Amino acid sequence: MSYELLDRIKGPEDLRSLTPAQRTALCAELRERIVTTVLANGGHLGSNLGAVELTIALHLAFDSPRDAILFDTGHQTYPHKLLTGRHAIFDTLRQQGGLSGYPNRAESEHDWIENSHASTALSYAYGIAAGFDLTGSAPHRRVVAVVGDGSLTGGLAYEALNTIGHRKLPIIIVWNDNGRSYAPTISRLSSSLTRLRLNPTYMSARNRVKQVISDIPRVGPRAASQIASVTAALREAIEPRVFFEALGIRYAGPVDGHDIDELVYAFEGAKEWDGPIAVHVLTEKGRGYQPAVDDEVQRMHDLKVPRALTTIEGAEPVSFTEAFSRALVDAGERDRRVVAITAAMGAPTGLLPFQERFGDRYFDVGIAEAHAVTAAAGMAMVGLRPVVAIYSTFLSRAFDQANLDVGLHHLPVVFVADRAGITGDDGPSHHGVLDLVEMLAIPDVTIFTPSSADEVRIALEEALKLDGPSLIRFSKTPGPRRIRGGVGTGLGARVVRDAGSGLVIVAYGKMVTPALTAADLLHDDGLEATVIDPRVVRPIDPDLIALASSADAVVTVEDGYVHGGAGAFLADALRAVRPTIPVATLGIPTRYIHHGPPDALLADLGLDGFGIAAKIRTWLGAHESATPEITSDPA
Ligand SMILES: Cc1ncc(C[n+]2csc(CCOP(=O)(O)OP(=O)(O)O)c2C)c(N)n1
Ligand SMILES: CC(=O)[C@@H](O)[C@H](O)COP(=O)(O)O
Ligand SMILES: [Mg+2]
Repeated sequence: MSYELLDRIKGPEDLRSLTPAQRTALCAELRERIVTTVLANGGHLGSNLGAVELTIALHLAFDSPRDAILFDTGHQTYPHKLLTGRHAIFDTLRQQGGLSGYPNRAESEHDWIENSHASTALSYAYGIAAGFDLTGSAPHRRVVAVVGDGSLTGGLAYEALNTIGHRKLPIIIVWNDNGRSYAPTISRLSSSLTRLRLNPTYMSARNRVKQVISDIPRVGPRAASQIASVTAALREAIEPRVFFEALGIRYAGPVDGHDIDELVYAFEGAKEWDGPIAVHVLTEKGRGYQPAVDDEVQRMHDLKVPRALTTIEGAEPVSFTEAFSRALVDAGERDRRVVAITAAMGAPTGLLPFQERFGDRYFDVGIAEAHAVTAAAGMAMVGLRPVVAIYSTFLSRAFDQANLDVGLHHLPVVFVADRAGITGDDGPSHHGVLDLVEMLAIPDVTIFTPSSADEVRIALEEALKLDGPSLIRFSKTPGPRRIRGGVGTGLGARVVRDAGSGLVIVAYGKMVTPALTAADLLHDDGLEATVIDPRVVRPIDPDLIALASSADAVVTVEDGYVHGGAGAFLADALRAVRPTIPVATLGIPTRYIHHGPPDALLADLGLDGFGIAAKIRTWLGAHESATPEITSDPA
């Protein structure tokens, strides 16, 4: 398809010269460009297709970057990127070295928030608006926060709303309400409008009336727009208005989020309001591409199988999430106390089969990880066995709750951290590199790092036997069904390659596979390495301590921050037995890792088989003087 109009848009200022017909044509070009690129590269489809007209209207009504247009979560900014000069390189979306899938300040002056964690935009808006006010930039610099209905279920958003209204900061909140996070949004605020959103008769009749009025010569268009706004005001849904205005925030809407004229009219009106105002916009997620409208998660990700798995194991890699999903249903069958909790990520964490099978034992609390964890503590206090499925990176949102609501009370909550380690395409705010550091900082959490799909099942079974908290963490990229045909038992470590007590490699989780590759490469050099799958980070298997502490040298490998991680924890335990034991810990250096294919990023960090072997050769070659800790930072 030619992108005749998109090719002409070098920046938002080029939108102003477009006729209404050209704007409609531009929407079609944007949708075509987004669908084509996401189907090729992966990425977020539903949220971006739903934000096409909204983004055009934002850039017509406001003057970015003088005005700050903030996107919450940032997964819906492909139209914004295409309209702010990145159309020519949009094919590089989410590719290593290419465009990020989220705003990125190095890419454009129009981008602000790089963090892909939800519910932050209103707090940024509070800070930026306060800064504009104190530095004299206001009122000619406006602050606009685009927040989805899902993001509005996060606690941080409510904290911000409360203080925005209290301080009366002139922030324009654009509530992009499509009724969905991935699943339908868990929110009374949003559901009250479901009948309007889902009533095509209402919307088409409304549009027909508008068209008839618009056709009246001269006065028609403006009259139509004003009538639309009046009907919008008249038909208002009580709940949102009462909610926002009780907080001191004016409410306007709901507005048709696919009608550019109506949106611009609403934004122009909002600019006149002296204080904070919420413009409630109704959009359709996936608009214009039916598979995205129907798709449960509105994302098109194709998981790339890491090459290392096909060389070592040969078998078809298996999704850890899939293994967990099946094991959880079986656990639910065995024990009625087992309940599952998600923070708006039921599908991607594999909980939907549990929901279908056990209904009311499934809890989706919205994008509210802290609430999810403390609610789990409450459930455990009254005898349930809660399993909280939560991405590693999002678990950080609930560290305090894990520490003092679960850990302090020593409650049997099972944390299942999916997407642990380098996740790749979603970039620095999505890599799951902190969960081991965090959970090791909470006393008495039993930590499982399953290295294969079958070990995930065993880890869940063992975790549910415990009387205290536990973590099971596994990777986004698929893994082997079993490592060398075996699995461990209980909390014990497993020797997966036995070459005596010379060099011992202790590899956690998915890193067992590249560690075996490294051992084979070292064998070719005449150096034999024993490879151990500890299976459990804490408590450490006494047999592992005995074997490793008698080794000539020990190397640990993990897909997480090396400082304060699993390897450091083991090294401390070994040095307590043998203070001079040479131990090298390999892992992710404490820095932000850009986006790219996960196995390519791990290779860049020297954490694929070849890199691990190379680091070990270097270390052994000079380990008399080498520091006991090698980070994997190639820099
Ligand atoms: C703290 C946090 N938890 C979970 C997610 C995963 N996530 C990404 S987008 C999304 C749904 C967002 O819904 P909404 O804000 O309504 O935006 P929409 O996709 O509907 O445009 C979720 C839950 C996240 N990014 N951040
Ligand atoms: C933006 C966000 O937080 C999620 O949509 C994320 O992109 C999910 O990534 P997965 O593809 O790993 O589920
Ligand atoms: Mg939504």
